[in-house]
Amino acid sequence: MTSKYTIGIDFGSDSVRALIVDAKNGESHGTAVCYYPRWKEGKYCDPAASQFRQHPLDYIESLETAVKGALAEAGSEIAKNVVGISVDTTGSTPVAVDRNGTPLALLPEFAENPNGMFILWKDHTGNAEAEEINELAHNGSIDYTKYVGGIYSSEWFWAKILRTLRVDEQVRDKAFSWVEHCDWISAELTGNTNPLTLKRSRCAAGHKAMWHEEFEGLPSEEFLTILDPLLSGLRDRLFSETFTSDEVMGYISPKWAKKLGVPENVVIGVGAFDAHMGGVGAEIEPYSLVRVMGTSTCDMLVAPTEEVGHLLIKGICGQVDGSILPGMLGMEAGQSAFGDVYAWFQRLILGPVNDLITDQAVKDKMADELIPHLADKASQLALTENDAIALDWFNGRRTPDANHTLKGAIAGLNLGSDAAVVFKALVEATAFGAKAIVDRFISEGVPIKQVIGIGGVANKSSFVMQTLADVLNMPIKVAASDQACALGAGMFAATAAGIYDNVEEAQKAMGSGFNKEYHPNPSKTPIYEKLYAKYTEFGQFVENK
Ligand SMILES: Nc1ncnc2c1ncn2[C@@H]1O[C@H](COP(=O)(O)OP(=O)(O)O)[C@@H](O)[C@H]1O
Ligand SMILES: O=C(CO)[C@@H](O)[C@@H](O)COP(=O)(O)O
Repeated sequence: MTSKYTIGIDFGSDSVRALIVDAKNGESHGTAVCYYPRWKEGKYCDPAASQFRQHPLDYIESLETAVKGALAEAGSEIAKNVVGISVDTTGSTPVAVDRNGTPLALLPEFAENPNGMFILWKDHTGNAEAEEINELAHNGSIDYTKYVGGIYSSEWFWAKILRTLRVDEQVRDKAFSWVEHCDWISAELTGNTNPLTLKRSRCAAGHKAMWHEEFEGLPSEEFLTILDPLLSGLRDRLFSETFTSDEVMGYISPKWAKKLGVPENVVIGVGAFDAHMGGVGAEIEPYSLVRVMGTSTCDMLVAPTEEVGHLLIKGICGQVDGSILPGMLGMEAGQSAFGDVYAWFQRLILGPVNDLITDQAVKDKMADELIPHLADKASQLALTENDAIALDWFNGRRTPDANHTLKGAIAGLNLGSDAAVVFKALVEATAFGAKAIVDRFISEGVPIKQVIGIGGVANKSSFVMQTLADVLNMPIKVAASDQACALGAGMFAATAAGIYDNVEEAQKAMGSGFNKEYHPNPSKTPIYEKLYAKYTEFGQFVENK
């Protein structure tokens, strides 16, 4: 029998990755990455104002390049036998679309307007709007935030929509509906982007748009109109039904089949967020915490609904039926900046150096080697309970208890504090932020059986991973696949294409296991307990000042 292949496509914050896998055993036959060209130039963003926008052309062009690159590596025999494609993306990353589902920035008059582009998850321009949503939800007859941890975040759908409609009259007049990146790109591949009929992801809707069966879908028209009359009528132009990612979105359009060089009967699965598909790719099972550790972190947990469905877990990014594994309750938490904290420190050091040095080869070497060099130095430092302490809230705090107005901080420096000392404190801060999440799940009644790491940092930095194991005082396994999100998407594609009856079967057959395990160092864990207490105290001081 001829082998069948699927393509998992993983849109991260900076780049898209495509992975061609054998649907029988998950073996990789080709992979390629493409960085978003406009994003790379820093276009349409204003980090100081927390504005992060991505042009739809960045996605379309990079998708084509990455998939073609991966297929070129796989060869034409494999390309001919591709049966399914599924896509994961960051989120909440919504875009305003016209009646046809075309993102406004693809129309000539909006081509350079950041408000007509995708509003990336880490854009916090809607802080005030998120606050208003919380105010109204907490004081009304129904608390629409109850399944999203009790606090609505400016990283999410409604805060972004409301903010944009308020500040941009042109977008307000043209926006017919709004679509999440994971829904739009999957719809684009099928050729049906009609916002009224395209299948919306349960994962995106439940975690970020306050969609729940109990509310008969999205928050009521009354709630939205009281929030702001500008939202009036939009609910009917969004969606009431949602779909899990084992379902078929549609078939690839002839245009995309030709562009990518795959058959016309390829199934396109319903999309979801990167972290959720990553959890599946890392063989998530009940009560395993899968940490997707990259620019930010997402902490994914699944549990049988009958065991935890009665709980309302405070301060996380939502509990949604089927958002990770269809049929189970999916829970999400995370940190708004993880690797991004290290990236900030790298920019701090290299910014002025790059201004003063002209030799490009030297600049490239510094960019490649600075973080590993600092990690090496930091790992040699003694650990004491008087070490410098930092807060990881450089991009606000996602969980526990979202608050995107919070900022990072460092305390306890002296004239001897060099770059390695500060880097160590920053890495520890990101690990302490992770501990706050783990502790919250446990205190809310959700046990954690094991921790699994995936993502760029999990694969690249043994210093960060060892520090995390020491701070959590738990062993951490690292998934063998360095493309767990794309692999998860490949598993969903195989299920949607009918090769497996359910995603668990696809996980068993296609999973690539684990290749590393970090164990807590007993000489460090008691010191980290004391430092964690200081982190908590420092955090309370900064939050309440
Ligand atoms: N050697 C390293 N040690 C620690 N962090 C690293 C290292 N190399 C890169 N990073 C961090 O990894 C992050 C990118 O993670 P990655 O998973 O590749 O991307 P994404 O989050 O876009 O999916 C960046 O924030 C960067 O600072
Ligand atoms: O927030 C979510 C999912 O809910 C992620 O898409 C977001 O953190 C982006 O993650 P990365 O860029 O992959 O670190």
